[in-house]
Amino acid sequence: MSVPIPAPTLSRDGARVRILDQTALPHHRVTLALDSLDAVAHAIRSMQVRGAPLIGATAACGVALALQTAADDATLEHALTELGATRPTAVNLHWALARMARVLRPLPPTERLAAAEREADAIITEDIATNAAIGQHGLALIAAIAQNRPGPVRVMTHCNAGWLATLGHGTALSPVYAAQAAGIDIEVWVSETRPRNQGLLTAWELRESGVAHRLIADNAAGLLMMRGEVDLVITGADRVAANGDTANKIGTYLKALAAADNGVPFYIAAPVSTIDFACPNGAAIPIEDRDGDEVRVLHGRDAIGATAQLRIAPADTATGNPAFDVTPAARITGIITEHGVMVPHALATLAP
Ligand SMILES: CSC[C@@H](O)[C@@H](O)C(=O)COP(=O)(O)O
Repeated sequence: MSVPIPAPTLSRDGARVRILDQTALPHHRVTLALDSLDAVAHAIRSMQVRGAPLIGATAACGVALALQTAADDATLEHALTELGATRPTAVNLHWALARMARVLRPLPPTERLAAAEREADAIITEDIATNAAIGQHGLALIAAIAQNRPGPVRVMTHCNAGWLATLGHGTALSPVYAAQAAGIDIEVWVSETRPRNQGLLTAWELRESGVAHRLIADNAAGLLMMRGEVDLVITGADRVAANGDTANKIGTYLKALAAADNGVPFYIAAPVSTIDFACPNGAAIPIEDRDGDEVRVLHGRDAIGATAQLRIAPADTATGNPAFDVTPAARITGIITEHGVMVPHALATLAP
């Protein structure tokens, strides 16, 4: 028995793609119906949908949507280019678009729409299965810890790599849900993940699923590891280079450093679609820079529940806002893929 997923993150419904608007969470549960290529590109860019696998699947649906009006070469190429320019780091976006291009380019226009819908559906279905396999491989790691010590297994995670970021149970959180379903006592340290606070999404989805968790400020992670209050760290990934260097949400690297310094195992959970075999190492991974207002302005809700913004730094404060960092392979204990837990330098064996 698996933990139920409380709401679909993405569904294809005829001429529309329905998404759960993640910019409204954790305060409001809003579903948006996207009916054009531009709406899909905006949803990815503005992070209404986010998380590497979900971005990829949404882009695939966006291609299918674009072909509803016309399926000539120019329309197809325009859709691939527009969607490909939305976010640079998560390789699943480019993986999904390359997969769509490979299937659609050789076809006559009359056959493209049906083929695009089939391929988008296949990407969605495969992600659900991939998440489940990652969950089972990660479960074995958690179960081994549970056998050797009393009390809950304490997992630390960063950003959101749960069901909100995928089509299934997530990547980093899939082992947590599998452990919950297996009756293992588990507790998750959820780091806030400034500046976009995806940790709030993680806290929300864990609460929806009844998983014990504690929200912490990002800066608390090192102390908790030093005190022996973390059994393992599991995060997701946006792009894993061929040598195992891994880009994930900004702040992941600091957690890996603290984990290494304190002997805490540090795992990345990611499907093979997140491995960029053409990218030799972390230095070659493009890192997204985002708007400075993400650092200067907090988003939340006011006393009567309305969405509210709070400016915490003047609008002319200079900022730096890299959205991802790179954890060197040497700091990663293992990469939990759908094919098993790999040491980073063995990834090449998974290359297509
Ligand atoms: C399964 S999602 C893995 C990663 O995509 C996740 O950890 C992450 O960094 C998401 O970044 P985001 O900027 O919110 O799209």
